Amino acid sequence: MQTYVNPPRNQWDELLQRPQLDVSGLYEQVQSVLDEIEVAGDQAVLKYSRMFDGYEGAELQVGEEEIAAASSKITKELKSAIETAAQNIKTFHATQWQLMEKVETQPGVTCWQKNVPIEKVGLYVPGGTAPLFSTVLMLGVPAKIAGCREIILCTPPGKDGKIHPAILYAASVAGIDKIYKIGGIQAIGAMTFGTESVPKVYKIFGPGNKYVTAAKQLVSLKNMAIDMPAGPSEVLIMADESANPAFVAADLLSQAEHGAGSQVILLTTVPELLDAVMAEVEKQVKSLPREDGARGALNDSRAFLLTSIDEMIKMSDLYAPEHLILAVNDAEEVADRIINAGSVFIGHYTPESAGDYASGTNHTLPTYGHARTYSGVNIDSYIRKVTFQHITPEGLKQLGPVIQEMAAAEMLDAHKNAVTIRLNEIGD
Ligand SMILES: NC(=O)c1ccc[n+]([C@@H]2O[C@H](COP(=O)([O-])OP(=O)(O)OC[C@H]3O[C@@H](n4cnc5c(N)ncnc54)[C@H](O)[C@@H]3O)[C@@H](O)[C@H]2O)c1
Ligand SMILES: N[C@H](CO)Cc1c[nH]c[nH+]1
Ligand SMILES: [Zn+2]
Repeated sequence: MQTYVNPPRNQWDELLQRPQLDVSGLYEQVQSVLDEIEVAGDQAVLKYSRMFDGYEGAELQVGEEEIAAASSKITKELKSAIETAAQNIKTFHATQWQLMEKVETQPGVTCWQKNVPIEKVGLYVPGGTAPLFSTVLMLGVPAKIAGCREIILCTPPGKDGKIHPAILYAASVAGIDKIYKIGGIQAIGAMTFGTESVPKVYKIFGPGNKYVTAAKQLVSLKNMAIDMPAGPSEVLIMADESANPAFVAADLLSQAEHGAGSQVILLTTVPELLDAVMAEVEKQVKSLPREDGARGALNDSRAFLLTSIDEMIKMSDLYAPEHLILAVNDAEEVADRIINAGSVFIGHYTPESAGDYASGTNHTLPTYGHARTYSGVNIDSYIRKVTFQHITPEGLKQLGPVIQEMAAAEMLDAHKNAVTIRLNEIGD
């Protein structure tokens, strides 16, 4: 981890660069796989599953028996943890469902809007380097609350054609029963075009590696809605003299272990803390099974010694982290001042892993600075807000002249006539 002491403001942009995530170099390869899937359906999906995942089988949908058997393949402790996490995610996301009241904007003119679920959604759950069953809950639970009619899930199979039982168990808990053993570009292509086995969906959700990201970008040009750019994980921690260096190091490593491409950032005003955290990172990383991956991310990571909490807030807002941990005094007050972040973790006893798994907030969050403009996955991601209006004859008598005036000024006579013809019929 490179450290910097009070770098001048004009260098911040450069020092806060993320590792290069330009996937455009993959577009040609990815597009040719997508094209083949569009034409040849299942046959092409199976061909590429053989090539990229070593899956030699012919089945694409996970059978009922495999789903039912999953429950006996994981411990009761893990099942109970998955159920608790699902309940917290459900409780939190249910509060995001907003009902809008009807409003009379002027007498006789009533407007309202209704939440209407997206009918068919496809969830991608990564499985290349780790079986991310927590992502099943993060994507599946809100889709259910929103009321999506058809929810399908794709995740890469192992060479033996099996899906990790925790993924299947989490899917059962979330209430998703159509699960496909398809990963990478094949999954995105199958959900976009539909195949003999896989239904076409209207919106695709979920994080993934560079192939998944490139495929999502390409299909979004073909009228497929996607959730957001969710790339390699990242965390920024602000820490002051009240912080525990071992906690801070553990939090940095929790996201570094997602591997090369991820980035972790430490901001502090305390030189001794900076040194202590660096020593702790070195101590803790050695004991991680994913030490290599974590070191890969640490190579692209940075620590900054700054002069004040105000500077830390400014730098954090400039970076716009996916996750922001506030290990500082008055953390709640600092949290109120934050503008750009995907999800904020307040105080010394709120590790980022809580949001990754079980506190209730969503872990599918905008990375790479997209937190400036995107929200993480939430109920709104699964619904559209359809607006309605109803105007009475009296209402049109009042509002009509306004519309006529504006339509005439835009030189759109047919618009004006649609009002005039009614006002003539209503009379005085
Ligand atoms: N931002 C978020 O909210 C969030 C959440 C969870 C995970 N993530 C990120 O998601 C990513 C998961 O990546 P992963 O690799 O573990 O799983 P993955 O499922 O995204 O990718 C595995 C698939 O990639 C395809 N693939 C592999 N090599 C290929 C090649 N040479 N050509 C074509 N296709 C190929 C295979 O089909 C395989 O099924 C990580 O970067 C992680 O940090 C982000
Ligand atoms: N930190 C990842 C992106 O927010 C999500 C995750 C899943 N499992 C563990 N972590
Ligand atoms: Zn994580």
